[in-house]
Amino acid sequence: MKEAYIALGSNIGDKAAHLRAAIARLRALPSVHDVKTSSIYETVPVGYLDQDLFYNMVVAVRTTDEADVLLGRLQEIEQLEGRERLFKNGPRTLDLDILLYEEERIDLEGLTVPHPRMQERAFVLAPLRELAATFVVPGLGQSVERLYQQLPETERNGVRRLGGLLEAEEQ
Ligand SMILES: Nc1ncnc2c1ncn2[C@@H]1O[C@H](COP(=O)(O)OP(=O)(O)OP(=O)(O)O)[C@@H](O)[C@H]1O
Ligand SMILES: Nc1nc2c(c(=O)[nH]1)N=C(CO)CN2
Repeated sequence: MKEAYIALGSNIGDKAAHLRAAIARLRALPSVHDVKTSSIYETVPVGYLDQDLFYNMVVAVRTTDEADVLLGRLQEIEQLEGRERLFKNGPRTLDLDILLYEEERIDLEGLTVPHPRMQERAFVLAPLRELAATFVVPGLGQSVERLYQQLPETERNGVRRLGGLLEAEEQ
């Protein structure tokens, strides 16, 4: 069994429902166990022009899948949630990214782990630090907490904690 951390994001439709559905599908996979969820955060879109706010969160899982197999399963869940790739960096019902896979560094066609932009993203580090604050990111040699503290204040101010999966529904 290997420990993996997955980032979830949605900025179309019922964002909390898309996230809850993704987690239900993850929990239903025979090769995925012990799914732990962070809070949901409402986050300002980074790198996108005039798009709607995102809901972001991170989950920790233990899996018997190798990272490339796990990625395929995540992409299948994205499709099932109706992800349409209208254009690069377009809005999406659901985006699932592998952030970390044990302490492994992976550089395959179509799969880079640790995720190459995670260290600059408050919408990733804010939820991730709830689950793995002391985890030292391979290749960066710094803990998740340290990376979060080093983010520019403007980055950290772009995310707002909404609460757990259920609470977000009541917002
Ligand atoms: N760690 C990873 N997790 C998920 N996808 C990855 C990863 N590394 C590379 N990819 C590749 O990225 C491709 C583009 O994915 P996508 O369009 O969802 O990018 P994005 O998530 O919107 O952008 P970003 O990668 O900056 O978060 C996928 O087809 C996948 O093969
Ligand atoms: N706030 C926010 N911004 C983003 C996000 C995201 O999930 N949340 N995902 C991106 C590409 O995957 C680019 N920008």
